[in-house]
Amino acid sequence: MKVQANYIGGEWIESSDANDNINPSDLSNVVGHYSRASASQAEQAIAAARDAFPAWAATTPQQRADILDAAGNEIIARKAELGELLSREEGKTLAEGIGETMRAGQIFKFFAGEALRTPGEKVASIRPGVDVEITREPLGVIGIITPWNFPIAIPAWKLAPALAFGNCVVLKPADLVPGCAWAVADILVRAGLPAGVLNLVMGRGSVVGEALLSSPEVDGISFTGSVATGKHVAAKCAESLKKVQLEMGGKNPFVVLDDADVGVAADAAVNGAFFSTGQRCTASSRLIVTEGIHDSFVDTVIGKLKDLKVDNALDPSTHIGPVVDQSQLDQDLSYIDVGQKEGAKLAWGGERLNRETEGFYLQPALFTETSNHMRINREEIFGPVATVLRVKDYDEALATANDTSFGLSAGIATSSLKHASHFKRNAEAGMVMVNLPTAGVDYHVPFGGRKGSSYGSREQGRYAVEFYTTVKTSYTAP
Ligand SMILES: NC(=O)C1=CN([C@@H]2O[C@H](COP(=O)(O)OP(=O)(O)OC[C@H]3O[C@@H](n4cnc5c(N)ncnc54)[C@H](OP(=O)(O)O)[C@@H]3O)[C@@H](O)[C@H]2O)C=CC1
Ligand SMILES: O=C(O)CCC(=O)C(=O)O
Repeated sequence: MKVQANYIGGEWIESSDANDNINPSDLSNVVGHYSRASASQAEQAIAAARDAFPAWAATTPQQRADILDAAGNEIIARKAELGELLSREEGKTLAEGIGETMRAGQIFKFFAGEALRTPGEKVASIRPGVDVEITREPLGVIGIITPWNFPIAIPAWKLAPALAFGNCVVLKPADLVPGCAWAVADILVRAGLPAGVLNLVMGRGSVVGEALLSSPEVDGISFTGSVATGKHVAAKCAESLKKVQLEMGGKNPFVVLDDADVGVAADAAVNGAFFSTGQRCTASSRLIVTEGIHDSFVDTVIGKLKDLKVDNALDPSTHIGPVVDQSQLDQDLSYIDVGQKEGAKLAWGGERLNRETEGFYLQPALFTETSNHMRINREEIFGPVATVLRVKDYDEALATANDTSFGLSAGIATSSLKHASHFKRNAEAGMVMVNLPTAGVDYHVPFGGRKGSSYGSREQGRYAVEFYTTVKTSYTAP
């Protein structure tokens, strides 16, 4: 099988090392082989981006918009094929893979429009006869480090604004899922990006990621991944005064009040907690339920879990694909063990499953009778595992929801406008959902959180301009 190369300074360049991209639904199925860049190749990529920057920064918004729009069109046109690639390398279902691919295409098209709308301001001076203008300029060379759980959408929502606003990029996708990033790079290159503007360096975080963090030629790092790596990224960026943006974990609460429609609440909880195999930073991992509805909510959720088919991600009847790899599966199973040892009741699931193809299959697990100090309610598990917390009333639900070191997404199921409005104002989270799952967001509005979930300015939508540009204030006495 061909080894897919890295893209550095306008050339596809192989490395001496390559990974085996294995399908988590079928361990005998190799999705492809992808070069692993060395640290010196990462440095070449950074140098190429630096060299390309002045010319790319001087292109017109129309030139950049045309390339991004063409890339978005191709991604959308190939959504079935790329969605299948995504499902094969990451394990989310085919429908989820195609949906995520569509989202990536729409993101490129959205930022094609944003290139044309790069904002600026003219402000009255305090001095007579002086004009004051506030303009935005590209930041420079951006290092993009992405995780495995959204292999096409996350690279898209970092690449598209970076390129739209005139930056050059070095992209390092997660070593587990290089295939979608490779495909996006190939599409962008064929859409007309000049040499050096986009560089793809697949490989390990400890090698390629570190090279990006250490280089004085990188002006900014946009990172999504774990809290531990995110803190390391921020510390390294502080040393060299790089601009940094981090999106990290979540322990997202979904509050269910007595006045909720139990069917709506259970659907949102099952979707939010277990779809995409629970491997979303926005997953509803803590279901906080008031006493009056607790038992019927738990019964309804378990009824729905019984109907979910956990199987090969490519089987169209599958609802939940496999866990991404052995190490994530071990982490999920170890938390299921921890929860039981902490005294929580494993009300449903948690079993390792065997299917026709050998893969990392895990039955979604629901814990009840949990308390918020348990590790299963404090630490991000990142798998198909959710807990139920029984609370007395709305006030206790809100306090429990906010009692976490994370603050990404928070949801509430209620028919009360009063409680929904209060929750929207008082949930300590960057995103709040009413009668909707905590996961699954729109592509054209800001994405991000508070506390330990995010650091730096928001991603996505019009707010992405903040990270990918630097502000200049000009004074003119005509
Ligand atoms: N919030 C989110 O969206 C996500 C959260 N997670 C959480 O993180 C846990 C571990 O997953 P994992 O994939 O290991 O997450 P990491 O945070 O380790 O990985 C995220 C990205 O950072 C890279 N990276 C790792 N180490 C460094 C480094 N020293 N310098 C620069 N880049 C680095 C990784 O490279 P490499 O390819 O080598 O891994 C990957 O591209 C999960 O169980 C989950 O809890 C994971 C993914 C997404
Ligand atoms: O919930 C979503 O739509 C996005 C989630 C996400 O970005 C993540 O899990 O990293």
